[in-house]
Amino acid sequence: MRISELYRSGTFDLSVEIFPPKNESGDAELFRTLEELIRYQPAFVSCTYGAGGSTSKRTIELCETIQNQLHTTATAHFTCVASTRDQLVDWLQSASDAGINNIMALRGDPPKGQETFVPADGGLKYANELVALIREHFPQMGIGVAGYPEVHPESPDAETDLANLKRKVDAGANAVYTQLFFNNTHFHNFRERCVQAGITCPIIPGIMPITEFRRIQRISSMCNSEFPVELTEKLEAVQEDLEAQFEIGVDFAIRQCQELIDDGVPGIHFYALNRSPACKRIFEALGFHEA
Ligand SMILES: NC(=O)C1=CN([C@@H]2O[C@H](COP(=O)(O)OP(=O)(O)OC[C@H]3O[C@@H](n4cnc5c(N)ncnc54)[C@H](O)[C@@H]3O)[C@@H](O)[C@H]2O)C=CC1
Ligand SMILES: Nc1nc(=O)c2c([nH]1)NC[C@@H]1CN(c3ccc(C(=O)N[C@@H](CCC(=O)O)C(=O)O)cc3)CN21
Repeated sequence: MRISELYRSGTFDLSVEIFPPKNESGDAELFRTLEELIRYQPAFVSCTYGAGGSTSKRTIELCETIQNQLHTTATAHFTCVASTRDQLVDWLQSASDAGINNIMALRGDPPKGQETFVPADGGLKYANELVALIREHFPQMGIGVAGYPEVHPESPDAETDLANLKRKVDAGANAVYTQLFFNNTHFHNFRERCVQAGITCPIIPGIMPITEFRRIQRISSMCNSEFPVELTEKLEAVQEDLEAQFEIGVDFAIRQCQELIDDGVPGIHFYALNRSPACKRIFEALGFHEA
């Protein structure tokens, strides 16, 4: 299945995002998670790409395993970080040779310790250039790109950011996956502004269940997403009780997702980050059941 074929009217497509583990115990946790979550028949599982291309090979290998052993469509994340145009084309070729038909095309975060993104010599500066490169060499590839309901942190303003999103879609992206958010009003306004700007492809909300108080800081600094005071306070009140935090986080995510579904979104992309219990609970509560 390609991203270009998903989100037709009358269908609802779940997708799940994972990352390449750093060690063997991480591998074990990931495969337990995948086994649990693919029972819900996600349209695809996407696998992230490490800074500096450190995990580009791992990303392809994991996508191959997901497709060949777990019989689930995989989407490989792919960034411009530290790669020349030729290296990007080589990498895309190996992904294509491995049977991968979907790419999440991103510029990428600046490597750890760097404040700003510096393109490689002979490399690409923005994700729209990567989308164009993919379309030029692999016209059949399904392509997803990132969108920012609360505006990308490096963008001077919302209009500029939206114009840049439009460049990515005009270059050939098939769907937009949003940065994670907790306040649906941001998504609602973003979707409206996209339509006004002439962005007509599906816009899929990206949701991350926050089930631990200690993760809030890290996630908000990475993503710049508004974190509801109400949720922070509830989690903080039970800081010593991991189980209670889990219940609060799951409950919040269920309500957030249900509201999005009621609002007619054609799918939801879950930042599962190699863990299944929260997603499993959320899927069941939303009425998605194991096959
Ligand atoms: N699921 C994931 O792995 C996700 C990763 N990210 C990360 O977020 C970061 C940004 O990546 P993308 O959104 O793909 O980057 P992007 O290239 O679309 O945008 C990056 C910044 O440059 C600006 N910009 C974009 N195109 C431009 C152009 N042609 N001219 C001038 N300015 C332009 C944008 O407004 C934005 O501020 C990356 O670090 C990406 O890895 C974000 C969301 C999801
Ligand atoms: N700017 C940005 N870069 C990204 O890579 C990114 C986003 N935004 N937004 C959407 C998702 C969310 N991503 C995330 C979010 C959190 C962790 C994280 O906390 N990682 C921990 C390990 C997590 C764990 O073991 O559960 C880490 O230490 O790397 C990683 C990727 C990747 N994506």
